[in-house]
Amino acid sequence: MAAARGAFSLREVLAAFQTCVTERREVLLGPYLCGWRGLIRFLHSLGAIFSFVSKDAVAKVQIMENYCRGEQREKYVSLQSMVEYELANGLVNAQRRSGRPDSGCRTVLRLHRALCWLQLFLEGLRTGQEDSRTSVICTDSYNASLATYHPWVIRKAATVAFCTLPPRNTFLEIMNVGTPEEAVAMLGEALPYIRDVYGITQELFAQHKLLDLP
Ligand SMILES: CCCCCCCC/C=C\CCCCCCCC(=O)N[C@@H](COP(=O)(O)O)[C@H](O)/C=C/CCCCCCCCCCCCC
Repeated sequence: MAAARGAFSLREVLAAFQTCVTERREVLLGPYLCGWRGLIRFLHSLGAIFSFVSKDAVAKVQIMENYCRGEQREKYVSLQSMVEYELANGLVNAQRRSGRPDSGCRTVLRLHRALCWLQLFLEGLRTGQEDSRTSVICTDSYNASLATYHPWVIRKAATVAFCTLPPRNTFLEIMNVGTPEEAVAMLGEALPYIRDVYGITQELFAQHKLLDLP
């Protein structure tokens, strides 16, 4: 059953990442962006202190949704078709601020790096002790992934925002899955799918030398 409009559903996020990968190991952009929309919905529930994060995530998802609905939409069905199309047509701007719109490749790369943070964070939540602090799990996951790509001011703002996160068990409860134990079980189910999407994307971007796009 679909979640009420606006409400977060981990089950739907899980289903989105689960349906992302085709039998030919392609990553479909439709469900990929659906998964992100679901995660952003959860971020909104964490309060205004995270609005600088959600604004950036929404902007990036929006760029991709525009490509997926645009004139070249058939080229934006999967990550693989997008990479092939943008590279073949010189659309992957090596220099940012070249006056060209952000390419799909550089935009997905930002989301892909955030997916690395998400994996670490969810794994930390899943395996953490009952009394572990979400803020510590989140900070450690961030420092081991996304922080490398962010300037000092963003790192500082992120670290301050993380301090407002509720304790682990409360956090698991607000995920709206049931008891903390049920939430942990669902994280265990969701993580392999997220890892799979991450792994395929990483390999694709590495193969085409797209992992450092400015
Ligand atoms: C299953 C439920 C539990 C977990 C729910 C987590 C929900 C997370 C939702 C979204 C994650 C945030 C995605 C952030 C994308 C950031 C992309 C990025 O790196 N952008 C920077 C570079 O962009 P360009 O300038 O090159 O275009 C940009 O500078 C960043 C700006 C905003 C700050 C990003 C801070 C990221 C912190 C990530 C942790 C979110 C905290 C969630 C707390 C649970």
